[in-house]
Amino acid sequence: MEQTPKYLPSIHTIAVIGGGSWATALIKIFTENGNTRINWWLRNADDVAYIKRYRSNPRYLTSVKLNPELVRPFEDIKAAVKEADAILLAVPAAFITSALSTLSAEDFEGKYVISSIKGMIPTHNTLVTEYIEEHFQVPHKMVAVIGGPCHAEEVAMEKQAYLSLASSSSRYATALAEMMHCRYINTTVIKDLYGVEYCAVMKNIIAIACGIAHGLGYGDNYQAVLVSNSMQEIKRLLKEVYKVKRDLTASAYLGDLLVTTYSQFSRNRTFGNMIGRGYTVKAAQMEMEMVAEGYYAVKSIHQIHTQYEDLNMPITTAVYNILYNKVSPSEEFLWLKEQLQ
Ligand SMILES: NC(=O)C1=CN([C@@H]2O[C@H](COP(=O)(O)OP(=O)(O)OC[C@H]3O[C@@H](n4cnc5c(N)ncnc54)[C@H](OP(=O)(O)O)[C@@H]3O)[C@@H](O)[C@H]2O)C=CC1
Ligand SMILES: O=C(CO)COP(=O)(O)O
Repeated sequence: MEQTPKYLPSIHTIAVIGGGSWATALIKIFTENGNTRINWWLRNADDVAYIKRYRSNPRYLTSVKLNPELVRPFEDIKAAVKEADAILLAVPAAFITSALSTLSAEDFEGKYVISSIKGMIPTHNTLVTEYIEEHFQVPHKMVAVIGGPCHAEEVAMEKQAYLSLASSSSRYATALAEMMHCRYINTTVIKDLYGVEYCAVMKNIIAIACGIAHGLGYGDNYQAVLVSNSMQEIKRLLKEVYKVKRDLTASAYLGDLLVTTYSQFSRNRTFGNMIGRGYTVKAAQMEMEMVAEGYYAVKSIHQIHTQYEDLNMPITTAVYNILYNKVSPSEEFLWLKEQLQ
């Protein structure tokens, strides 16, 4: 077993980018230790004013009370980032480029980056961390990902959860793991940064497929086969795009897949369920009020898939055809039924 590194990076202040449910839950976790300061950037000035006054997010996880000594809301993203040691990204992947558009490599210089985003940059078909490393010249060793099965809603209720901190630097991942460990959060450290990220992207697509199946009236027997086949699909993709030795049964991979495909809190599953029940994509998105990352991710993964002739991804293909080619879910699932084993 790898030993805990002796000297860990000091991170005292984190700039959190994004004002949704996961940002709110992560701020709650990071401030449980009583000494991590948060500079919280939200795009909406009214939300900033509300949080300053009432110490809670007006629209997401409204029951979470934020520590006024530690959490400072910001309207100006540059100011939020300036004094921070680390930048935590918590905006859905499709919007991260616009959220960071006023920042440059200079703003990221010397700062650690933590991505909590489980999606891909649609304009580039790349992982969020790859984009950050390239676009803002952040060294690979200063980048980490928060992975693992964990719904924001359960964090708000302080239900026991497990998070995996992935970074090629064990010192950095260990520092984050120690900062986030609290009464209801256990943490582990893992090296497979890109693998954890790809798996998190894929599990959202699979959760949409499970939701569609449920909406169409398929039962638990079918979902069990869909989920076990999806693990094979993820394995085949990872072998092509980022082949390293990994244990896909670990919580960062299989755990995250299971929670998203089975939980009542999953946005991706809920979105898929509406599609299976006959909603259009637009109607389902409007009713959701939160973002289902898998909708954007399936387009990127489909485009990556087309680059590998022998790569078999029937579940991704089915979800893509339903969401982007307007193929009827019931027809596509008749085809998918024959592809599963
Ligand atoms: N929720 C969860 O349990 C978990 C979520 N994640 C991941 O965290 C990421 C964030 O998701 P989550 O917090 O759930 O999303 P939500 O749907 O709860 O919130 C989305 C947030 O993004 C903001 N936003 C939308 N567009 C922009 C933009 N152009 N610029 C800046 N901000 C914008 C929204 O602002 P506004 O409110 O003003 O519209 C809102 O604050 C996703 O990648 C998700 O997969 C990972 C693990 C768990
Ligand atoms: O990643 C998550 C839980 O680990 C959240 O998934 P959803 O976005 O589908 O709710």
